[in-house]
Amino acid sequence: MWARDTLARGGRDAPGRGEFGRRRARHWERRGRAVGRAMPVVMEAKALISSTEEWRALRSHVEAIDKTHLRDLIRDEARCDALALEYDGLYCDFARQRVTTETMEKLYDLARAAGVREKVNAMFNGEAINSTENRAVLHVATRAPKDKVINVDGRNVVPDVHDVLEKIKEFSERVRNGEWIGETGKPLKDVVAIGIGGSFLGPLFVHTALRTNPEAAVGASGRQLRFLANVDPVDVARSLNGLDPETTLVIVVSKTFTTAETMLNARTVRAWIRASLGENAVQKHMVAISTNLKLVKEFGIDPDNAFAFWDWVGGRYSVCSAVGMLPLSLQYGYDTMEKFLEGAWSMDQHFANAPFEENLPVTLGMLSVWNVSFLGCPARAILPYCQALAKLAPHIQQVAMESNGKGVAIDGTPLDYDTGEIDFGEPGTNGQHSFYQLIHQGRTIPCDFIGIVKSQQSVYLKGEIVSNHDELMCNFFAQADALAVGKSAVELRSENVPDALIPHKTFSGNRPSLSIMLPELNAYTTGQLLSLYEHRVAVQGFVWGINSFDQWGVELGKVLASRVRATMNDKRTKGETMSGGEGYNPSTTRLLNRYLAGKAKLIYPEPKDVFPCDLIDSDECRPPTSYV
Ligand SMILES: O=P(O)(O)OC[C@H]1O[C@H](O)[C@H](O)[C@@H](O)[C@@H]1O
Repeated sequence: MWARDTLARGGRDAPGRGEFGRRRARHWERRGRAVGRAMPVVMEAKALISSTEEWRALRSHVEAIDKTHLRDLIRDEARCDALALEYDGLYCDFARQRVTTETMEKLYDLARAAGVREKVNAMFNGEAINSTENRAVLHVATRAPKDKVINVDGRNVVPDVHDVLEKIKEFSERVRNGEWIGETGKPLKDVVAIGIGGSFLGPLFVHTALRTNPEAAVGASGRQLRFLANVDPVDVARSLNGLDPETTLVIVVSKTFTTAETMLNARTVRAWIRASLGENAVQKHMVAISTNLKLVKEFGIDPDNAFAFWDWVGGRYSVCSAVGMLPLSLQYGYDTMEKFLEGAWSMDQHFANAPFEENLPVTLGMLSVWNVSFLGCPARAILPYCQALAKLAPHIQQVAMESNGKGVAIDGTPLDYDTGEIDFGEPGTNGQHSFYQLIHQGRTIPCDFIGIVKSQQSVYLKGEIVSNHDELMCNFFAQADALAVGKSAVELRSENVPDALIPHKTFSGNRPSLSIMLPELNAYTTGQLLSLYEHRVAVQGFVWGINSFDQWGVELGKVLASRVRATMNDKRTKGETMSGGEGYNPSTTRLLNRYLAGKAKLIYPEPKDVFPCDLIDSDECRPPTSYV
């Protein structure tokens, strides 16, 4: 399908043209031989999107937009009407983007030229669109209803998804109702989920969103869910602090079951369990979530206590698989989490079927393409006016930056435009008292304001003119307009601001944002929001012509860390310091020597294989000193 697109498009980098094309073809031929597979059809050399008429039309259009100001655009009622969308209760107003209706038409044309519709279909149809790993990209299947058919290599995967969901439901209910008990006969009321990256950030986002939801909180009564991600022993200490192994269930979450940080943390916590409850306790106190059930067994976890997922679910897209569903069902109950899946699936359906002009993920994705590639914005701020969405930005940071932080097209062609943006954020109003200065008067950073109509924890004090939540939301409305409209020198003068201060107090305005509003924050709407962001990121990648579903950029650091690990062990065992000529540059050699010398003063003669849980006895977590 993409090969056909390419042929239709032609242009500078048309298939097989020039030395570039020949080099790419040779590369993929070699790679195909190496992995014993045919070259995937999507890897055919093709033109960059920047060589299309539609891209050029947008480039020229920037000049027209540069002559406008949001202060004026926002007053146009017809434009405001046109620049808002709603689906299934989720409302999005993008009238504060630096666009006109003409810009939007051009952006949708670009989406069509990039084959977004075909690429979305290919994703939902289970084609191997993650071409560098030759994998399907089917996180949508993890929330598909039972009667859906989604094939991977000619096999319907939906029954597999529901088998695992059934197992999660059964297991979580047994743990929650005390039928599944620990080694000493006590019910397991606390859960520690060990995992990093995609095996952590998505579940943490959803957990944070539901903690203060009154309905979900009832289901979580008397239970605790904690996450252990960082390999820093301080994180181990913090996550085990105050927990009793007798009443704790540990979930090791790792797609590959090889991630160094997760596996060391898993061994550490296994030592903690074994030290107090004996060798056999692992069977009752540790379960796993992975695609690699062989390694789960080798680790010592009973395969019956393993919850599978599949290589067609990317780590950062895995929160709706067992990765999120197991820990969150244990905490809130399966029925609540089922609503989360329903919300995500609702947005999936909208994404797959709605025309581009009505399609929320497509529209938001195209606006981000516009801001990054045409208006030169380096970042995107995610600003929920809702404390329960505090972990949305860290999750989207991985989803978006690991997906779209790429420098070459899907066929290896270097890009001649920027992709990806730096995603960051903080709930309002905390962000206002921190980094908003830069957003108002420094760099132009498009903002996503996210507001909720009904607070999870409403407070209305006698005598106050608005409720506490109203107060928060007043800022949601005000900030978006302050960014768009700004404040001119003329206005300041009319307010008698001294001349010397006028340049400092002037707000240029014309800073883009969009406003998303949800009726309330519950499991269902959290699912909608998750899916909206996931698909928006995919749309951006589809347009930029990159592979949003691999992450080779994180590999090199891991490889170098392994080498350092071997060197560290070698030098310490031999009691040597590092000299030059060992393959490290002088700076790293000096840094390592300084570290080893400092550590030599601290090291215990015999490393212990039991985690010192006696140290984890207060809120003031002390690092476990017997592990250095
Ligand atoms: O789930 P795991 O296999 O342990 O992987 C955890 C993380 O590892 C790497 O950092 C990848 O870049 C992430 O995408 C992944 O989420």
